[in-house]
Amino acid sequence: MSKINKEQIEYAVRLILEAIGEDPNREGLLETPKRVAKMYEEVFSGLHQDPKEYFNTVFGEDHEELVLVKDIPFYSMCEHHLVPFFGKAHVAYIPKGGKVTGLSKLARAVEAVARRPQLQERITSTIADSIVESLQPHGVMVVVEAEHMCMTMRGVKKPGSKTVTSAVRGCFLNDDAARSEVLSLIRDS
Ligand SMILES: Nc1nc2c(ncn2[C@@H]2O[C@H](COP(=O)(O)OP(=O)(O)OP(=O)(O)O)[C@@H](O)[C@H]2O)c(=O)[nH]1
Ligand SMILES: [Zn+2]
Repeated sequence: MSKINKEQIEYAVRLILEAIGEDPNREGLLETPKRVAKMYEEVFSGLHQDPKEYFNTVFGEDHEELVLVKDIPFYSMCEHHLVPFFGKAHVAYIPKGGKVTGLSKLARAVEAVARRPQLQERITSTIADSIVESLQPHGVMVVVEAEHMCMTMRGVKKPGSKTVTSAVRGCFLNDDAARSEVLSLIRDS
C-alpha cells in the first residue's frame, strides 16, 4: 500500500483552489484534487525508496576502471516552492573488488533520489554517498545539471539558466586527470 495519503492531498488541493479564489466545484476542477494527489504520489514516490537497495546485486566482474552512465534525465521538485527542476545526471565510479553494479541501477538510484522534495545539491551528494556505502568503490563522481522552474517561471525569471553541481568521492578527490577525463567524457556527445 502507498505511504502517501492521497485523501489528505485532495483535501489540501481543494483548500488551495478556494484560497486562490477558484470554485473547486466548477466542472473543470472537479477531478483536479484527485489528479494532483495521483501526480504527487508518483513524483514523490522516491521518499519511500532507499537508493542503496538497487545496489544489492553486484556482478563479480574484475573491472577496476571507469564506468560512466551519462545524460540520465530526471525530474524533481524543489523543496522551497514545490515546482519542478529537471535536467541530467551523470554518474561515474571506479569499481573495486568485483563490486560492479547493473548500469540501470545507477539510473534507478537517480530516480529514487529525485522523486522527493529536493535540493539539487542533496540529489548530487545522496547519489554519490549511496554508491560509496553500497559498493565501496575506488571513487565516485556525480555531476548534475538542471533548470529550476522556480528561477524561470517566477521570482528572478531567468529562463535558460542552468545549475551544475558535483559530488566527488574517493580517488577522484586527489586525481585531477581522472576528474578531467570524466568531465570531458560528459561533454562529448
Ligand atoms: N541551493 C539551492 N537553492 C535552491 C534550489 N532550488 C531552489 N533554490 C533556491 O531557494 C531559494 C529560496 O529563497 P527564499 O528567499 O527563501 O524564497 P523566495 O523569496 O521565493 O526566493 P526567490 O526565488 O529569490 O524569489 C531561492 O534562491 C531559490 O533559487 C536548489 O536545488 N538548491
Ligand atoms: Zn524553488
